Amino acid sequence: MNFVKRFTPMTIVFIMIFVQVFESLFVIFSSSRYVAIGYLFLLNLLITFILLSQVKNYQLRRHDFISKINDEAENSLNATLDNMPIGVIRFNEETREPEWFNPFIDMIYKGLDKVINKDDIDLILQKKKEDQYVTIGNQKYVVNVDEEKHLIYLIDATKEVAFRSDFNDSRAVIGAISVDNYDDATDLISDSGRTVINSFIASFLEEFSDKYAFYLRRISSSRYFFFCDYRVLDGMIKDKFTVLKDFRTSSAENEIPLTLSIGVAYGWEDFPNIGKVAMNNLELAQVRGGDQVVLRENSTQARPIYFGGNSESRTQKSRTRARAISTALQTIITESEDVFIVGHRFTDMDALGAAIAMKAFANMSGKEAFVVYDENQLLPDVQRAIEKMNDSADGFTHIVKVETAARLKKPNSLLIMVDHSKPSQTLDFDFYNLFEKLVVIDHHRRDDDFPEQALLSYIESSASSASELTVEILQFHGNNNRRMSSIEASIALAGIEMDTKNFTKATTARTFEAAAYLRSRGADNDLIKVIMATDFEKYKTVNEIVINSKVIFPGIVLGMGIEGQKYDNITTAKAADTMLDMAGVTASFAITTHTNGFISVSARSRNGFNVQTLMEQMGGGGHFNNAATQIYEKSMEEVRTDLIRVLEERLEIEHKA
Ligand SMILES: Nc1ncnc2c1ncn2[C@@H]1O[C@H](COP(=O)(O)O[C@H]2[C@@H](O)[C@H](n3cnc4c(N)ncnc43)O[C@@H]2COP(=O)(O)O)[C@@H](O)[C@H]1O
Ligand SMILES: [Mn+2]
Repeated sequence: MNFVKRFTPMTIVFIMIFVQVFESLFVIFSSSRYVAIGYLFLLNLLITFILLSQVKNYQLRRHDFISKINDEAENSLNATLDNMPIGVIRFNEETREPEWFNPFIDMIYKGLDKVINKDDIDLILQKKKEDQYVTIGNQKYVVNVDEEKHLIYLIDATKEVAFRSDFNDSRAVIGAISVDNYDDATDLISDSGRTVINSFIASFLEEFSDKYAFYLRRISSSRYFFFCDYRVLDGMIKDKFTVLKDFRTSSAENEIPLTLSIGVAYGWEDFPNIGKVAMNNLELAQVRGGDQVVLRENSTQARPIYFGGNSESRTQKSRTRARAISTALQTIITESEDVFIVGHRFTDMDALGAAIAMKAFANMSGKEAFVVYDENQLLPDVQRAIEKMNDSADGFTHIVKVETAARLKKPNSLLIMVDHSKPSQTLDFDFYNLFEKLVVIDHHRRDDDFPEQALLSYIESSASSASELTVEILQFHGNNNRRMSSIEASIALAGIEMDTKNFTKATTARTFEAAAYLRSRGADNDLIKVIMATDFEKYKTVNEIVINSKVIFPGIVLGMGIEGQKYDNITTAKAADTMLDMAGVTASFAITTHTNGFISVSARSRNGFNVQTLMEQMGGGGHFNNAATQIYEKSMEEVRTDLIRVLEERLEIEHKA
């Protein structure tokens, strides 16, 4: 029905005028009215037919028009797909064979002298899971996968990646360098000797700045700052901050016992904050024992990265600092309603000894204080010590269960965390969360899991034990009217003895001074022996692990618990201690299944072998020579394999160094 043209509105008006004129003439000249009506009827029929044809014609044309537009769009899409720099591949859902791909894909693979195949598709889909960009040849692509239609889109992002890496390289870096133990090294020497040390430090650091081409600024004899961009920092990271080892070695050659602590931060804009993060990182490097770098991006999600820390703690605690802490703590306690003291989970003798010393400190400050324990986490020696305290008490010993402590807590109560600083290791996390006022006293290296709200933290990784630290600040307390009882002094001394293995490790003159103070307060060796006695059955279990041990690398021994048998912390720890006591052993490890189901690793070492960083790699921590980790959802055998792998990596690094 396409024989009638589509009329324009004007044509229709003319036709209607013509029809009107024709009809009028017809009516005027017609011989009869009936004949006129007959002709007019035929004419109107013709007009109706013409109008219906017009409607049909209009619909047909509209359909043609849409289909033409569609054809054009499809052609141009195909042309675009063929020409644009986006690769499209359709693959078979089951076989992953390519079914169709556009010329851009052909071009990519022709550049590699091949045609895309199933393996390439597998590789793209696999790499897409691992990284944002997929590399094919020399180019980088962003990959989008339409799972439903089995289509892969590859968008060339080579320039974007290059731009991004340039952008990242231009991030600002601020570094703060401090020379560990500078004051001690220069305290009692002549002016000329001090000048030699100053010029050694200055020329070493100038060489360091020349090597990497950064701007170095001296603030004082022992404090420097540096500024550079991330590209320069990346060079130091790739070299694993060998500057630490070089400085340690050179200073030893010059018979100066110095090391470096470096805090570094980087980021975009906000220079004041980058500087602040660098200073915090420097402090972290120092409290972790010095001779290390702590590096962290200036962003809330960033975690610190550590380099070095390969020598035992070099930073010495100073008497001045202990006195200042003692004064500051007295002020905080005086401003609090009362004091609660907690140790870490499965509180051990050192944590209990430190808590008892802190209770005495709070009492001297005129405040009531409570040592908190959890009866479900009681080690046998700690239980015996608490019983002795209860037997001797004047009615109420102030050694309370965690539930009682939570009830006694008042809005303005102070919490003192001893022998730990990580909230994740605290005796009871819910109890910890009840407090707004917090003080931390610890002898472990600090890491980033640290209470933000701490009013005061006294962390000295060079101290033998938390008991030593607390007894030292106790000695600086001005009020000597309230003395420690003999049992309290005995428990604090037991804490020092436990961590120093009866004064055979990690002791300094300060350790003996603290012990002497406790003796003067009536610490009783017989009582300590009773409290610390080893249960006969436990002794046999420790030996079971020791007998089941092997030398896995020269000087490194690994003892395994019996499969299917469960052990407490102390048994595992004692097994590692016992193995380390054997001739020729530099490091010992004990792996057992803990009574709570996880796998426990205790690590011990001597002679500059750092087990802390090893255990950190396995999710734990501790000290340089005494560390541990707890691993969930792995078997003893899997943990053993992991440990051997981290040891191999370490030994490899040490061979190269
Ligand atoms: N996940 C962790 N993160 C950080 N640090 C950790 C983690 N897990 C453990 N640590 C620290 O590592 C060291 C070593 O722990 P360990 O379990 O091997 O040994 C501790 C006690 O189990 C052990 N101990 C307690 N009582 C006795 C005793 N009567 N005889 C022998 N050994 C005993 O001694 C270790 C106590 O160390 P301290 O708490 O540092 O004083 C440790 O530092 C963990 O905190
Ligand atoms: Mn402890």
